[in-house]
Amino acid sequence: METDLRLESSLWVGNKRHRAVLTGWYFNWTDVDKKKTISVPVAEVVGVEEGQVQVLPQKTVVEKDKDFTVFYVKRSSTGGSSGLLWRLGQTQFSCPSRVLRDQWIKQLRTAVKTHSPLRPSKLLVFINPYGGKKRGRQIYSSLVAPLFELAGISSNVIVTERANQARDHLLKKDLTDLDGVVCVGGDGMFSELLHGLIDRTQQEAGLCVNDPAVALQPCPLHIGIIPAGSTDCVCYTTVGVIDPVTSALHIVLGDSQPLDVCSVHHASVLVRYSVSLVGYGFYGDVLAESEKHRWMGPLRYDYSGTMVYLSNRSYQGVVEYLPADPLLSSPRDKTRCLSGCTLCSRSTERLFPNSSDSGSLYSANFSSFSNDSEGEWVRVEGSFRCVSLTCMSSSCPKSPLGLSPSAHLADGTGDLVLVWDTHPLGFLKFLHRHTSTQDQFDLPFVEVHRVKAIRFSLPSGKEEEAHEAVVGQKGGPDEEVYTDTGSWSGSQQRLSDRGPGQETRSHQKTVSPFLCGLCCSKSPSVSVWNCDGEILPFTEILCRVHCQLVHLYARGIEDGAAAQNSNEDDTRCERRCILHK
Ligand SMILES: Nc1ncnc2c1ncn2[C@@H]1O[C@H](COP(=O)(O)OP(=O)(O)OP(=O)(O)O)[C@@H](O)[C@H]1O
Ligand SMILES: CCCCCCCCCCCCC/C=C/[C@@H](O)[C@H](CO)NC(=O)CCCCC
Ligand SMILES: [Ca+2]
Repeated sequence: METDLRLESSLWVGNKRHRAVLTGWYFNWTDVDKKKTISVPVAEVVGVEEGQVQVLPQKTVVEKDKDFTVFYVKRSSTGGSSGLLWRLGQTQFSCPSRVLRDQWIKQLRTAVKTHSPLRPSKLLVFINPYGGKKRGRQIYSSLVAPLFELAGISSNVIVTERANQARDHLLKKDLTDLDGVVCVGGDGMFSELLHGLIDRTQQEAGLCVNDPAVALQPCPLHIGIIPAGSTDCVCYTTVGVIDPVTSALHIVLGDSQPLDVCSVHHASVLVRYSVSLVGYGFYGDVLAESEKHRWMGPLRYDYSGTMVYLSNRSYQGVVEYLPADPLLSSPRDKTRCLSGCTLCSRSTERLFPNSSDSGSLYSANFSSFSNDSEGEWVRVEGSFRCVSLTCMSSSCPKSPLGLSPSAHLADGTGDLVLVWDTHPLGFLKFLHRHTSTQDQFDLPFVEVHRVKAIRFSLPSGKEEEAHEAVVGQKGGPDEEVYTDTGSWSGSQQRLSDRGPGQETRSHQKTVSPFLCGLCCSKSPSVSVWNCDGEILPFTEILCRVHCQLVHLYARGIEDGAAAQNSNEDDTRCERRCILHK
C-alpha cells in the first residue's frame, strides 16, 4: 500500500521549483535552490483542492488547470502555546501538466483517506447561543463552518433554544449515519452531549445505569468541542488551548482521545456523569454562589471564588475510597499524561485486547467493577475545606496544570484530593499553587489518592442539614433523576467488612472562623457537590470511574518539542504511529 501511494515530481510554488514527494505517511516539498524542506504528515492534510483556492475569511477559487492547493495543519507558537495552537496552512502548487496535477490530487486524497480512518463525514452540531460570552453562533459560522466545508464534512446545525435540548435530542432522535456530535459552548454543553450519548448507548445495550457495578458500554459516536464557554475545562485539558480553529482542525482530522467518565450515584440511583470535577466544599460553594451571578458571565467565578474564600468554611464528612493499583501510577509521580500516553494505551489494550483497529473498539468485553481485583476500601473522617475527585488533570486557563497535574485522561482512575481544614492563609496557598507550577499536594493539610471509586457520607446527625442544604438549590431533589431501579452490589457491601489497611482519621477544626460573616450570617455545616458545573441534589454519593467510556475528537497534549515542529523538518509523529499500528 505504501509503495502504491508514492508519487514524486517537480512542482512549482510561485516561481520556485520544488521536488515534491508523497510517501505513505508524509508529503514533502524541497526548494531545490535553498534545500529547505517542508514536511506535512498526510494525516494532517485538511483538504486538497483544484486551482488556486483561499478559504478564510471567504472562499475564493481561481481556476487554473495545472494548479492545486493543499491545506494542512500549521502549528503556531503564538502566546506561549508551545505549538498547541493550530492554524490552517496552505500552499498553492503548479504542475507541468494537467495530467500530473490530477494525479497529485488523486494520490493525496487517497493517502489522506488511508491514513486517517476516523475522519468524520457527517456531524451533528449543537450551538449554545448563550454560553460564555454569547459568541457561539458567530464562532461557528466564521471560524468552524468553512473548515468543515473544506474537509467535505456535512453538518446538521441546531442552535439550542433551551437547556437540555441537545441531551434530549441525542436520547430520542435518529442518529444513524452520524460519525460524531459537536457542541459549540462550554463544559455545560459538553456535559449535555456526554449524558445524551452515554444514556442512549446504555439504553440500546439494555444496561442498567443505576448499578455502579455495571460495566457501561462505550459510546460509538465521537464528541467534538468547539470552546465557547466560561471555563472550557474539558477542551483545555484534552487539547491544551482554548481556540475554536484548533478544535475544529482536530475534529476534521478525526483525532481520537478516549476519556474516563465517573458515574455519580445516590441511594441506588444514577445522578449524573462527570469528567472534570466532582467537588464538595470550596468548589461546590463557588458554584452555588456563582449561579446567583450568571449575569456577570465568566467573571462570576472570580467574584464567587473570592466571596467563598472569605467565608472561610470547612465541612465534616466521611470519605471512603477504593485505591487504584499503586504499582501502575501515582498522582505524585510528576509525570504528565501526554498525547500517546503509554499508561492510557495500556488501559486501552487491557479493555480491548483483540482490537487491532478502532472499528472493533466498541464490541469488546469488559471486566466488571465487582470482578475487578478490587482491593480494600479506605475510610477517613474529619473536617474538610474541600473534597475533589477528578478523572483527568482538569486544567483550564486559570489553572494551566490543573486540579491534579499528573492525572490521566484514559487510565480508568480518578484522583481524589482531600484538603483538610486549615488556617485561611494555608488554604490560600493551596489555591494559589493551582495557578503556578508549585506542587499543590506538598502541603501538610493536603492528600491525594489515585482511586477507582469513592463514597461520601455525613457523620451521623448531619443528614437532616444535608436535606436543607440542597432544597432550594438549582437541581434540588425534586428535579429529574433517573427512575429505573438498580441494585447496589459488591463494592458497597464490602464496605462493612473492613479489613487491615483501612484507617479512620479525624482532624480537629484548627481555626476560628474570623472571616466568617462577611457574606453569610451563619456558616452552614453542609456544602453541596459541584459536578462538572452542576449542583448535585444530594450530599451522600458514590462515584465510580469508568475507563474510556467516551471518545473526543482530540489527541491530548503534544509534548513541547514535537508540538513546536512547524512542518519544517522531518520529525515523525509517534502518536500517529501508535494510533495506526
Ligand atoms: N438555548 C439555551 N438556553 C438556556 N440555556 C442553555 C441553552 N442551551 C444550552 N443551555 C445550557 O447552558 C448551560 C451553560 O452553557 P455552556 O456550558 O455552554 O456555557 P458556560 O456555562 O458559560 O461555560 P462553562 O460550562 O465552560 O463554565 C449548559 O449547562 C446548557 O445546558
Ligand atoms: C489566589 C488565586 C486562586 C485561584 C484559584 C484557581 C483554582 C482553579 C481551579 C480550577 C478547577 C476547574 C475545575 C473544573 C470545573 C468545571 O467542571 C466546572 C464547569 O465548567 N467549572 C466550575 O465549576 C467553575 C469552578 C471555578 C473554581 C474557581
Ligand atoms: Ca483518569
